[in-house]
Amino acid sequence: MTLSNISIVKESQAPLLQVQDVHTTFNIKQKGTYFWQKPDTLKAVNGVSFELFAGETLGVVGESGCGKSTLARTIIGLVRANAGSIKFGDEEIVGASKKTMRIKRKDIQMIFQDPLASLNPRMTVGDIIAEPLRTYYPEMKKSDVQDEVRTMMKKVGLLSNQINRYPHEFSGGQCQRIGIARALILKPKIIICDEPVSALDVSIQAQVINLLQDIQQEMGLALIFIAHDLSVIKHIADRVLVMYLGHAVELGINEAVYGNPTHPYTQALMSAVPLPDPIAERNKVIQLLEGDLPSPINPPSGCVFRTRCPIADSECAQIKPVLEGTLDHRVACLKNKVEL
Ligand SMILES: Nc1ncnc2c1ncn2[C@@H]1O[C@H](COP(=O)(O)OP(=O)(O)OP(=O)(O)O)[C@@H](O)[C@H]1O
Repeated sequence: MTLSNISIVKESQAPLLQVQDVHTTFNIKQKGTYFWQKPDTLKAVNGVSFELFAGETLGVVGESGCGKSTLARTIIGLVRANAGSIKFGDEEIVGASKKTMRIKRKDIQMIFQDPLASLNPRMTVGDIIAEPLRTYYPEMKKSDVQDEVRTMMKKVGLLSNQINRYPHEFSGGQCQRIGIARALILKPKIIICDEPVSALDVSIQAQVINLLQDIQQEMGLALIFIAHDLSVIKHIADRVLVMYLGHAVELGINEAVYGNPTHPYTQALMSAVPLPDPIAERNKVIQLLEGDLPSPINPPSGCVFRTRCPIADSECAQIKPVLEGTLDHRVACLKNKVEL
């Protein structure tokens, strides 16, 4: 999908996935507490909303611990949301029965960060890729399963004669291709890629990203692509969601978020992205974030970024900003707003 036609698509098309005010918390027992003491509540995802359209790539960025993986795991049903709504088409996923979740999981698959760790070392590559097919279609003939697996292996750039090998016999990049083949075998509509290339050598990263993009085009997939590397997101994403301490602070098309970052947190993040022009790169000012990331157990009142924000005032401690703006660009800030 090209960037320029995103708005047109958004106006004419219902979202494939609609995430509305989702909260996911974990109960944490601090060291040294007694068994009768109540656990603390860690707010990993704190009221996040966004939508995902068919065929698009939504990049999710934010510093470590801001809740990117928990958001992904909530969408796929690996952890339960405490509140909010996640609609896949017309179907509500939050609070859905195991049976409904099982059906939906066929359409939403995930690729994980550490390719080798995410593959069962005792299974052959063929069995790893075939496993989802066998689970969802137990009546499928063995030879048909094998054919599907071989086709998928070819599609992701693996040799089909490697079907009986074990994960440890493959490089990191090849293991990620196995993970991609496994995620694709059920022909899902959405793939959530959680830092899929950050454990790989730089030279291999581009190959895996290009593979994902080719497959996305061919199969019309929507991707949610989580990454630390802002240059990767700039390259791959149609739209970008910026998260801070469990909150969505900015959401917009790539051109808007990278070209006109508006939330002070996004501005600080984007100031670290290398510029192609060497003179501009030499002269640019990187905005360093001061202070530590607050604890998600006890987040600041009002705007969660205010304790590190260069433009926050007393109002920011009182009022919690929500995402506001246009379809193409929304920002959750009381001071910096998107021009309407
Ligand atoms: N299973 C869990 N139990 C308790 N706390 C958790 C659990 N999973 C995540 N957390 C906490 O939730 C918060 C968000 O973590 P999460 O892994 O979602 O962030 P992230 O943005 O994906 O970080 P990273 O980029 O380092 O993977 C963190 O404070 C983390 O310690």
